[in-house]
Amino acid sequence: MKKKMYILTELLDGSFKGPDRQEIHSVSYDSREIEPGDAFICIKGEHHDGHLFIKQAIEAGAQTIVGTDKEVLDLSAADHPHLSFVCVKDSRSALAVLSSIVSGSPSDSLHTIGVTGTNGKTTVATFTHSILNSLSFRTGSLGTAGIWDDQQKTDFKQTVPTTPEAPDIHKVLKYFCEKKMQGAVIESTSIALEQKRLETIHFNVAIHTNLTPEHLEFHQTMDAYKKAKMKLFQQAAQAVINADDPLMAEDLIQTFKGPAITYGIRQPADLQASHIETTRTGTTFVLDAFGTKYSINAPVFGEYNVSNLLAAIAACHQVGFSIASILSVISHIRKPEGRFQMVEKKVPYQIILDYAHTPDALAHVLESVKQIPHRQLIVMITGIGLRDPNKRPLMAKVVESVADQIIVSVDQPGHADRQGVVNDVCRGFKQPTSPHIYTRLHREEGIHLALDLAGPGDVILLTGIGFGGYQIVGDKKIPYSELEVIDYYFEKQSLFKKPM
Ligand SMILES: CC(=O)N[C@H]1[C@@H](OP(=O)(O)OP(=O)(O)OC[C@H]2O[C@@H](n3ccc(=O)[nH]c3=O)[C@H](O)[C@@H]2O)O[C@H](CO)[C@@H](O)[C@@H]1O[C@H](C)C(=O)N[C@@H](C)C(=O)N[C@H](CCC(=O)O)C(=O)O
Ligand SMILES: Nc1ncnc2c1ncn2[C@@H]1O[C@H](COP(=O)(O)OP(=O)(O)OP(=O)(O)O)[C@@H](O)[C@H]1O
Repeated sequence: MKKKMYILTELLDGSFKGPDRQEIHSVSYDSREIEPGDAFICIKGEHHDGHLFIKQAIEAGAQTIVGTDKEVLDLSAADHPHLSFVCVKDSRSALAVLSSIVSGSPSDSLHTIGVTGTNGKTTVATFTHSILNSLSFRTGSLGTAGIWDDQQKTDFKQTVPTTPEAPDIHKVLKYFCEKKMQGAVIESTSIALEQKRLETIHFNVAIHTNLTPEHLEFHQTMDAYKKAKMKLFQQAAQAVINADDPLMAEDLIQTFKGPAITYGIRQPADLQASHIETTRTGTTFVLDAFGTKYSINAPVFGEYNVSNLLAAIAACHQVGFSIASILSVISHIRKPEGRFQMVEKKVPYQIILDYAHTPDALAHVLESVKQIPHRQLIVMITGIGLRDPNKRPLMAKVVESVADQIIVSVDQPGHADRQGVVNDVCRGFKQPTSPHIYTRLHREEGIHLALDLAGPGDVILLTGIGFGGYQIVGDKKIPYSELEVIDYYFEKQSLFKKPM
């Protein structure tokens, strides 16, 4: 491989020790991942200070060390005069800059579309990815549903739940460029925006879905959460804004400088849906796009998914496609796994999986599930060990008057006490001792109970973060598959029924 020298003083602002030119093969924020010729960026994290691992990084072959602690950097520099040390104001910013440069600034050669919002990012990203590829605009995507090229999910390792760290983002974008892709859809979480993972990307389009309380364990206040999301629009040329969102739409409309398209169901908007009706195969509605009306029949369920579809249509229009051509491909749009996913089983009741793990998402999915004719509605909700505990009782509040049978369980416990999480959720019920409320400490047990309770004509809705392929228990990622848990239930049943 051709070696590439970088003039560090041209790339970073800061004080320098050692050679100002350095070869950089790759960039990493983790000393355990360093290979010879890499740059190591010291991040002060929740548990460790990356500066403590400089020695380990140098032993592994790091040639460039970037951090914010001048004293520590100067001490190491004195011992390693042939290595480069840079003291910067902000390590995460330096991580983004170097990661992009070392990968050849791939985002400059791609049409980039960022999606932010509390709920709907994965769905909007998947719809946008699907429409653009159907229109032969070869596009990849990065987000909770994994890293996709234009055809399929790739093998890229995902070390962060949704928006990868800067070095990984740029490696993926470089790969997209090598595969001659034209676009990339990037789910842009508030945490990633706050941690500057996306800092160097000039987005062609930024999409807003909505803002409701979430991740307050990280941002602390709604204002800080909103500010983090607004950052995406400060680095974008065009915007797609959800006019129905009371918390962020007005600010975006007022402050966004470039061309913007609004979409909505309740408020007047450039793309507006009305006459929404659920059918057996999806939803029909009337789309008014810039004054022209279209009759739409889309294979998606739930009013909020109509909203998500409008966001994707608006973004694809901003990429350059006409509304008519976009509408010509939506009849076979791809939907993300675990979002209003109907499980195919030969049983006289219906099983739906949904990722709803915020009170707002749960309210929306319940509203849509209620439209399906049913006898009993059996709903499993969960408290998430790793997330804001204040959200837990709100999940109970949302479901109590809607479902006939409610099961409360635990998702992604991390280090949280399972019983404590369940108790937190149950505090939200008006009648926690109701015989229709059950608690199970493990998600698998909750699912099996829901299936035990189901009879002909019932609908089971299993909500929570059961679809990422793992559960975080303590510090460990334990492989987990929702479909396997369901399959196991039916396998057990068929064994039980077999004649001896
Ligand atoms: C809570 C949080 O912000 N975690 C992030 C944080 O980890 P941390 O603060 O625990 O790091 P730390 O263990 O204190 O270590 C500090 C630094 O020392 C380094 N280190 C550590 C040990 C060692 O031996 N050598 C070494 O170099 C670490 O790599 C790190 O750079 O810094 C790491 C490095 O930047 C991140 O990868 C990590 O994201 C983890 C993977 C994560 O799960 N983040 C979640 C909260 C997240 O980002 N979620 C959002 C939103 C998801 C959603 O909306 O659903 C997302 O975009 O996925
Ligand atoms: N536009 C929307 N408004 C409200 N709720 C929604 C919307 N879109 C999806 N949801 C609900 O939120 C759940 C998660 O959807 P999706 O995965 O698309 O959101 P997300 O923002 O990517 O979430 P995460 O970042 O946690 O992956 C869905 O299963 C559904 O219950």
